[in-house]
Amino acid sequence: MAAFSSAHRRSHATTPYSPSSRPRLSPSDGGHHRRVALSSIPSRLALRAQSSSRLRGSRCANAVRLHEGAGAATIIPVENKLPLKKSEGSLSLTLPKVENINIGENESTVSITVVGASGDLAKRKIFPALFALFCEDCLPKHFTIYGYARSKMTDAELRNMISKSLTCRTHKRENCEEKMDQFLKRCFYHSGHYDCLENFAELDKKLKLHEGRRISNRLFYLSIPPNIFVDAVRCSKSSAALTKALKQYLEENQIFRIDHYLGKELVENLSVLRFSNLIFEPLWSRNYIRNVQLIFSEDFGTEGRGGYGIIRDIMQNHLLQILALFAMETPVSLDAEDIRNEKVKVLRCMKPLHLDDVVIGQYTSHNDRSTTYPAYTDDKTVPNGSLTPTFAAAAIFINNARWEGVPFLMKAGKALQDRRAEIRVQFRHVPGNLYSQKLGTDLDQATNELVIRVQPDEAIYLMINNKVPGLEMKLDHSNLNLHYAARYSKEIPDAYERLLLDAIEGERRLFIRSDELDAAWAIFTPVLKEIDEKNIVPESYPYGSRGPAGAHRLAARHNVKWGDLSTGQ
Ligand SMILES: NC(=O)C1=CN([C@@H]2O[C@H](COP(=O)(O)OP(=O)(O)OC[C@H]3O[C@@H](n4cnc5c(N)ncnc54)[C@H](OP(=O)(O)O)[C@@H]3O)[C@@H](O)[C@H]2O)C=CC1
Ligand SMILES: O=C1O[C@H](COP(=O)(O)O)[C@@H](O)[C@H](O)[C@H]1O
Repeated sequence: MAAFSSAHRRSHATTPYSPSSRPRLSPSDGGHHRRVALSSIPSRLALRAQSSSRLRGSRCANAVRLHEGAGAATIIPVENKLPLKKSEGSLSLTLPKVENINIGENESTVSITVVGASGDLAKRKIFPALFALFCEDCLPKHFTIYGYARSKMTDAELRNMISKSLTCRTHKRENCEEKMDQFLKRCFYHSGHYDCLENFAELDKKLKLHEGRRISNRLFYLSIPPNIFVDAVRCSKSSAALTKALKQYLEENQIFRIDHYLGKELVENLSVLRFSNLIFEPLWSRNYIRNVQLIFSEDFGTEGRGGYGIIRDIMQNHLLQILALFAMETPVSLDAEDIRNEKVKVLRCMKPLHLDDVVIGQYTSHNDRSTTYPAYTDDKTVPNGSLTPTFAAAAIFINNARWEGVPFLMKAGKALQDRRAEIRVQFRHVPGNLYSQKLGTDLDQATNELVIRVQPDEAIYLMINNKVPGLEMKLDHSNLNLHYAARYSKEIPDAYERLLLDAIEGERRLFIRSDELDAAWAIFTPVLKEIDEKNIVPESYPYGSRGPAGAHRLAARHNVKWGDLSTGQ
């Protein structure tokens, strides 16, 4: 989860945060706007507050221009719902030595604080994404990055920790070491509790020292478990509770809810494919599409991250977001509000899921010659006899004129045969097909299928029927393939890079609005409740397999064959 705060000018003139001067972040607050962001599941929250004029800029080569930070600056404590404790220690600080403190008043700066910096997401994704933005000149000239967490760490230890996960873009290999050094010098660490006002006040002082007299903008990336944000976030109501809690302090337009799948290249490309190619949009309905499949699989287990289970972890957020983009009507424009209006509409047309629409599974251990792969319940973080699903398949229906009767099948699983995320669109059979005899009896074999492979090895391909060259009339199935690695030499940016940059620039198109989130939970809450209340036992499947047989039965009930299994592609 990430949080952004911006908009303070001349930080020495600002008011430190205190319960009595608690920031009510509203457009009228000190004459500036601030924004905050939340993730699609409560576990990913991005808070952003920024200056009255939106941060503008094109991508990238130092194009991010930050201007007009105005009014008082306040650090947004990430735990602003919980009572703030007085820290026990004294407030004495060793402030970092910062050069060039006397800077022109018109210069801007951005301070990014990664809250939960000692954690897995911060190490693996957030710091590397920030480094990639730095290498692409997407960060402003003046910026500072702070890691914040309870663990005790020096700046040097933080730098050492993150340096292990930084990588250079293949086309920017030269000067990589130098770039890493420059980047790491801008990274600092402050240890503190998530609910302690004084610890945040200490951080505020350090940030101000770096910001000097520049116009400053602040981003807090809340890369911590959701239960640190509000008291009750573990049940299905948690999302609403989280939104309610945050709205005590922040306006909706200050909230950026992150779902990193929306930052993936091919998910961004979905709308381009649909709305900029005449050949697709006319086919995009129940008239031509037989079913749509959204498939996520990972070839590794939960590895200490048992947590919420696959429905909340992958389906209710990542796959549903993709589905909303896939199925929405044409937005009025590409503006964030227009796109999000359409997403909300289509989500609200989806029928809430019940047990009948869903199959759940859990992986068991598997011996493969010399290797033993563990069961989900072998994980030390998992309670004995846990019924948490690590696999789920679901059939969703959209009750509107465009999609009535079309099954949208989702499946998601951990510890499966391979790692992939893809959208498969299976078209209807050709009526009165002249070539039906040549195509054989299994018309599914000859169905046109559009595959959008989100990862790995990004591609968009369309399966068509064609004649085998030669004198005889023999038909074949082939792919028209846009294979990204072959078409573009440029490396595809990580989703977090795009989203961080959007957050820095104040672009909300890829973030989730609260009504979208409500609509998304309304689809999954009934079935999540039923699974919990009825203690539904997940079907077992061996680690490394294709998942439980129930997924095939579910698909068969809707006359569907999973495309990833039937074609092997
Ligand atoms: N890891 C991933 O790939 C992904 C994670 N996410 C979400 O991002 C967030 C961060 O994920 P991740 O980095 O894996 O999380 P971690 O469990 O690694 O937690 C991050 C940090 O938060 C602090 N922390 C952990 N548990 C507690 C607790 N109970 N009370 C107080 N502090 C705690 C720890 O820092 P310290 O003890 O130093 O304070 C820890 O290093 C989560 O909400 C997760 O669901 C989303 C997408 C992918
Ligand atoms: O949000 C999550 O996503 C990751 C998968 O993300 P990817 O970008 O590597 O595909 C998943 O492993 C994790 O369980 C989930 O919380």
